[in-house]
Amino acid sequence: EGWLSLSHMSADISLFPFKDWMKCENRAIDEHRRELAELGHPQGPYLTRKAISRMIALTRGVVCEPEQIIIGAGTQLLVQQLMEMQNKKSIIAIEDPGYSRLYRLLNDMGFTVNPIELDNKGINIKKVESSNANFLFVTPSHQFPTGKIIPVTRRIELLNWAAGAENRYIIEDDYDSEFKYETNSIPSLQSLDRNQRVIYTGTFSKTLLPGTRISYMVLPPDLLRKYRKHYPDLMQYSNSLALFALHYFIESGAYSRHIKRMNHHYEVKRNLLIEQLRKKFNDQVCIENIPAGLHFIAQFKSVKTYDEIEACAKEGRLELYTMRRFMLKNKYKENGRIELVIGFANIDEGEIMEAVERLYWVIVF
Ligand SMILES: Cc1ncc(COP(=O)(O)O)c(/C=N/[C@@H](CCC(=O)O)COc2ccccc2)c1O
Repeated sequence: EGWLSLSHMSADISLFPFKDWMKCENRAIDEHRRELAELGHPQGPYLTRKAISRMIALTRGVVCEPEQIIIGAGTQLLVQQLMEMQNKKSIIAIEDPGYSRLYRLLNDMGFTVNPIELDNKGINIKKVESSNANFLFVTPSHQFPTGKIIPVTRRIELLNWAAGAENRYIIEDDYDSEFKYETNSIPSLQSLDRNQRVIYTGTFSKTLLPGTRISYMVLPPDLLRKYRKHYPDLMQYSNSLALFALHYFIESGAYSRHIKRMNHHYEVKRNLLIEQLRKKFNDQVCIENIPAGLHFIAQFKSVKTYDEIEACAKEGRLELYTMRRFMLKNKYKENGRIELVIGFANIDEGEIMEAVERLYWVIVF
């Protein structure tokens, strides 16, 4: 029979309001024909940046003007533009386990990148200090991939670190912040920053259609001046029709209605999957129940190596990622336990039982 997927790398678009979206695209064509004929503002249409700045002020406490927002076709591309204009001798600290694509991008750009381990409150601030980094990349609202939510105490420590010397910045990647199932999300790091040292990035990859590739970055004023000087001719990398449509989609309330609907939809699948895993694996599985995001980490007792697990998953036609994908420097420990990143966006409720059966076969046999 066919493949089943516990991948974290997808969004469930079965409930996407395509009719609403089409209406917004039609409005964009009717009301912005002239702008569609031009190249447009390098940071993206002002109207869309205004809608985003009002939205993240409401939902994440982010304080910014539309002028500070740069829209781009993906977080990586925005980070690349940001780091391109920095001193090549800059030292970067990044969470480990963490976002391996970003780790590779920053290494390929020639920076010294120091993977920093996590403690129970998120990135280990002592290790950040001793790494001599001046750029710190964190995912505070839902650490990627462990899901840890950095408490306010540790957020203050991070901000004090950033304020502790010249040319220190924190890049707050607020990925996945829209999906919170019990707690409502802690305000952003950027909302607590009084020294203009936090660069905030967000993306619509998981809340709209992943293919639209619309992400954004909020620069503090001094970095915005530097950006505009460094990139006098840069043209935006997103498509204006989608960006004008997005403006209407947000302003009409369709976006926030969609997020609410998806939160409920995902919470049902998440609870069912956790319940089935616990029923099937009993004390063979340990799930740290952090009620957020579109995946969770599950730790399994298993004599198998990560290689064997990954090979068995393929054989069992189960798309599955292990924690190994995100371990940047630390050798993954094989002390009789393996950790899996269990995504639930790509599986239907009716397939969950079968997926858990296949997973049991992968882990145990
Ligand atoms: C930490 C973090 N920050 C930002 C992003 C988003 O980047 P952007 O789409 O360029 O804005 C990702 C995407 N991470 C991706 C892969 C993670 C991995 O490699 O294992 C998963 O991305 C998607 C998931 C669902 C639907 C669509 C995309 C990120 O893991």
